[in-house]
Amino acid sequence: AAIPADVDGARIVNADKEAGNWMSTGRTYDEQRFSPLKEINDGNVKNLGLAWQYKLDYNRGVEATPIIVDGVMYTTGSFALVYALDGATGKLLWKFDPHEDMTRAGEFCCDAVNRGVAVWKGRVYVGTNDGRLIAIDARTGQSVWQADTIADHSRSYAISGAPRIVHGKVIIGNGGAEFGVRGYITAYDAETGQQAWRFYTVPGDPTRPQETPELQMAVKTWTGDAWFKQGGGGTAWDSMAYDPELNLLYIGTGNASMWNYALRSQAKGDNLFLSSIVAINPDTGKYVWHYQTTPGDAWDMTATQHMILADLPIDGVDRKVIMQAPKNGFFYVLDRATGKLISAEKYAPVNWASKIDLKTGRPVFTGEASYWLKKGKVLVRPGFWGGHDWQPMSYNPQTGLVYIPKHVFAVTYENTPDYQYISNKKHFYQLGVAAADMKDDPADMEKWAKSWTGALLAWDPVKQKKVWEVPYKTIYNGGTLSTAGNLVFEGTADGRVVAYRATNGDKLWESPAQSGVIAAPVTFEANGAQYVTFMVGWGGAFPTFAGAASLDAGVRPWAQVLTYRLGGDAKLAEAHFAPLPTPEPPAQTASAEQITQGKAEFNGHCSQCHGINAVSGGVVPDLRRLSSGQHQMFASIVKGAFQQLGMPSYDGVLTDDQISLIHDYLIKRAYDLKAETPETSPPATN
Ligand SMILES: O=C(O)c1cc(C(=O)O)c2c(n1)C(=O)C(=O)c1cc(C(=O)O)[nH]c1-2
Ligand SMILES: [Ca+2]
Repeated sequence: AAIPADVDGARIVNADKEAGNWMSTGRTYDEQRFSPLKEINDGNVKNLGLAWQYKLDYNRGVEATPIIVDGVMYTTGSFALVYALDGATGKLLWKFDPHEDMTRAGEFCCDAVNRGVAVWKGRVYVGTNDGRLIAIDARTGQSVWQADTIADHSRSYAISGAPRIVHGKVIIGNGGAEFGVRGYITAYDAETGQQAWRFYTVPGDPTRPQETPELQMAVKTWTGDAWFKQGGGGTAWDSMAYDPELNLLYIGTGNASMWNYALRSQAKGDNLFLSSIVAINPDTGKYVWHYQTTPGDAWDMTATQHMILADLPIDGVDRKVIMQAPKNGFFYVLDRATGKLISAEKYAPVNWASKIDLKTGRPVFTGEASYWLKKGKVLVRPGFWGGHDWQPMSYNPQTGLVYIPKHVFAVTYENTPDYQYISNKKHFYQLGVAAADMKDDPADMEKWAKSWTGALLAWDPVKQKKVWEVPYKTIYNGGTLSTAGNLVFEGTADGRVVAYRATNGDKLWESPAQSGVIAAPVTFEANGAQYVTFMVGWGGAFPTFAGAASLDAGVRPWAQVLTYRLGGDAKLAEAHFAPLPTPEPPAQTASAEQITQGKAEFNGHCSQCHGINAVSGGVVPDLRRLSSGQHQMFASIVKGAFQQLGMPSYDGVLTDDQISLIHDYLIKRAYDLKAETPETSPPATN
């Protein structure tokens, strides 16, 4: 029998010759996420119906882009579970559980998410949240090798992104810049798992010679050594693209460790290669060029967002470009051979810069968002989830438009000049800045929630302007898929899967998804018919950290694969949400002052997963709803009793006094919840 997932570089380069497959994350190395398939088109998409539904194991954030080769789908759920499914029927062929180390579940910033696999010559490759890269036999579902990608286990490194494979090398970056790490990206031999090269995105110890000439150059753009103690950041946690003709691999790098520019680098220098697009040779890992989108980033304005390669007619000349809508709110078009800026315009509301100077290629800072120079709360637009986060865009060469899951998003940042960095404290955000303070008052929370909205934005990258836009209620809608059927497909935060006409944004089809959709859909052929697949599952950074705002989406986590075809008539099985009890809290014995202290401790140590002010978006337990038994064993839970269930141990991290203050605050919040009106509570179970 033929070898399953027998994909190599030639097949990916010639992907248009077998458009029924989706063989790498962005379908093609240029990551356009455009499919030439058009059996489903703007004339008949109204007849799209469910072909099959597959329930995933964990009801947490689902972010994978499925890979489909010769009728078999390879996809992932939370905690990097890998599923091989029959593309036509959804029947499970095999499942691979990497058995992640649950005790490390507090060491990834934004839920136990995974953005999917890569395939190569009969194998499937996945990165795990605990930092392993695993090769799996595509026929048996058994692991062949695994590599530990973590350079320093005293730090909280993780993996959330999908690997890419070029010339037989599996390339993967890491997450962790919020905790304090030094970013890098590594290539492994696909056959053996041997490390081929590692590219550090920020310099190492400034008192010693750097590993490479480009880091020798980069280290001059940092000041002092606080940044080095904290790691520097610049994690390449998501996007890559590859140009086979130029033989250049493009990586997007992230924010600094720590965010606070004054504390980390005395508010001096560009701090290379933070928030940059870096072109490297995929065979050697050697630097070729870089373009920094946010010099001296102080806000988590990463350039890890999706990058698309295309040939665009600019001033009458076809240019080879790379396009990105990073968090900072500007849409960039660069020459991808040289890294030279061609154009950049605002695609979302921005207050930190007035424009990007085309002569220098640098932003013109307004100073409005420079919180390290100010007292009190400073509004930053866009805030840390950006004008656009990791959710993939798509580019349709027929309409010439890029389809962006856009955010309208601003938060306050406040300088904390007395902040002390605590060396090597794991699973503990160390930003050096107080971000997004929401009041406990439900009305105040609602105000925040209402000000954070989203849209599907169709953007002309040549004219650098909006062509049409479909508004959404909240941020964190799904990635997009474009097809030659003049369609754009997108799932929404509020639990729908939708098809729009690519030319004008008319909504042509929609169906319920039972949960929020953040992943990007794909399309493929099986048995001669075209299918469209949506990975469904509410989670990721938004509902975990800002539960209060995410409740506005009106969804709860329910993870599944939904696949559609014309005339599909499968019946959508019901979702079964666990009940949300409001048990009687224990008596409140703490003083108002203790509760205030408890709030600060909670938001400092727990809000990253359990939500600011303990309002859960439903992904992990709502701590306002603890049972009396859980209240009784509260301290032991915090010290590790539920480690194997994913609740990290804070033994030795939090003192008994701190734990007790946090408990006081949660008891207060449990009473608040009981007193709240039904409108501000999560959606009822169905
Ligand atoms: O700096 C980092 O290392 C890092 C990692 C990740 C991640 O690995 O998912 C995210 C972010 N940052 C981040 O800033 C962010 O907004 C984000 C959203 C998500 C998500 O999956 O919803 N992950 C991440
Ligand atoms: Ca980040």
